[in-house]
Amino acid sequence: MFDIPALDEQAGQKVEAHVNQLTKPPGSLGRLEQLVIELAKMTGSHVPQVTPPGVLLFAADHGVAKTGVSAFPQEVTAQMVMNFVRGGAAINAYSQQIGALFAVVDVGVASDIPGEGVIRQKVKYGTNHFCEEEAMTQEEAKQALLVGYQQANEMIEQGIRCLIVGEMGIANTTVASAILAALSGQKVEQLVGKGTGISDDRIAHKTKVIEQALRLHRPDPSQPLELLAKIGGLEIAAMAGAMLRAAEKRIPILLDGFICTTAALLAKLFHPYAADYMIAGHRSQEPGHRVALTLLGKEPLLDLSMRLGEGSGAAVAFPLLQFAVNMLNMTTFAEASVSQGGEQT
Ligand SMILES: O=C(O)c1ccc[n+]([C@@H]2O[C@H](COP(=O)([O-])O)[C@@H](O)[C@H]2O)c1
Ligand SMILES: Cc1cc2nc[nH]c2cc1C
Repeated sequence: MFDIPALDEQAGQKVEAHVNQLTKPPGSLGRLEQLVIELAKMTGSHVPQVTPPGVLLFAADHGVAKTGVSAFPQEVTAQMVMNFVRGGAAINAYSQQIGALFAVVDVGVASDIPGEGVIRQKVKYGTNHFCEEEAMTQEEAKQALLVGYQQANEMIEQGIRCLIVGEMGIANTTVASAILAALSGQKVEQLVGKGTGISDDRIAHKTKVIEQALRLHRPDPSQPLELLAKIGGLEIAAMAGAMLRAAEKRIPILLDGFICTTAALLAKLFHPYAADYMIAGHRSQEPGHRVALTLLGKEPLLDLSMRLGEGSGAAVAFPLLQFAVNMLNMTTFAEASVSQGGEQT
């Protein structure tokens, strides 16, 4: 279904050799050296570019919100979408700072969003409550995946060179925890956290709700579409679709927090090469994020104790990608007539 090219190892080798000629002790720019080599392999270019970045934010609601698993009521999803449209959220401030193209997509908010500025691609007015029935049909899961795929394609056509995929959805840490429990086989209690800020008692309730859904549906961890239909997440499906399109087009994907990384694991199930195009921006405070990153095989660039979502952690990490590629503006030892050291490390 998806057509993702293998990494360009040759471009990586060429950039690695060049980086070793730059006027610095070999390896002294640390992880930034690995990053520019990874970006060369992803883009297939000896001079990888990451600007302008694009921030694509998917919003949706979750039937399970009615059981009180979040610190906030469901209507906050729609209210925050309005805030994104007006430019008042953290991701707006940070998108502007990093010069990103920005778009908000309603893929499944439970109410209609008035006015201009939101991309209307609603598949369903929120998912069903997954303790009672399947969150959505497989057809709906596929539609949401395609919304993400198409929106990423549009942004790529507008010229973005790096994709940040954000989300907004009250109760989506419950949904992401359920998906991650199914994918990792780990105990729910080891994955759940406070999300938007619930008490320990409420975390115990959230754990029980997730365990109940998993007992009811017994999702097969090798079937991503079925898994999405059973335990859901319209925005999570759209995020996975967006990542798959970016990987097809060799556009590096900078991952955000817990929900985003869970979507990344699903994208990898749809196509194993998808993860080759991903860089983990930060480690969120949500306990499951550590597990999700390990499962994906990624070490995050930052750990700032953030737990906001929206793509904010990825936006904060983005300048590090610029630092990595700007290394290639340096001169070589030969060009600068600087003597090279003799030690081998
Ligand atoms: O990205 C994260 O790691 C993250 C961690 C905790 C909360 N969030 C955001 O908070 C919302 C979900 O939290 P909750 O408590 O409603 O499940 C959703 O809109 C996410 O964007 C995001
Ligand atoms: C205010 C608010 C902003 C958010 N941004 C992402 N998730 C969020 C959840 C809440 C509650």
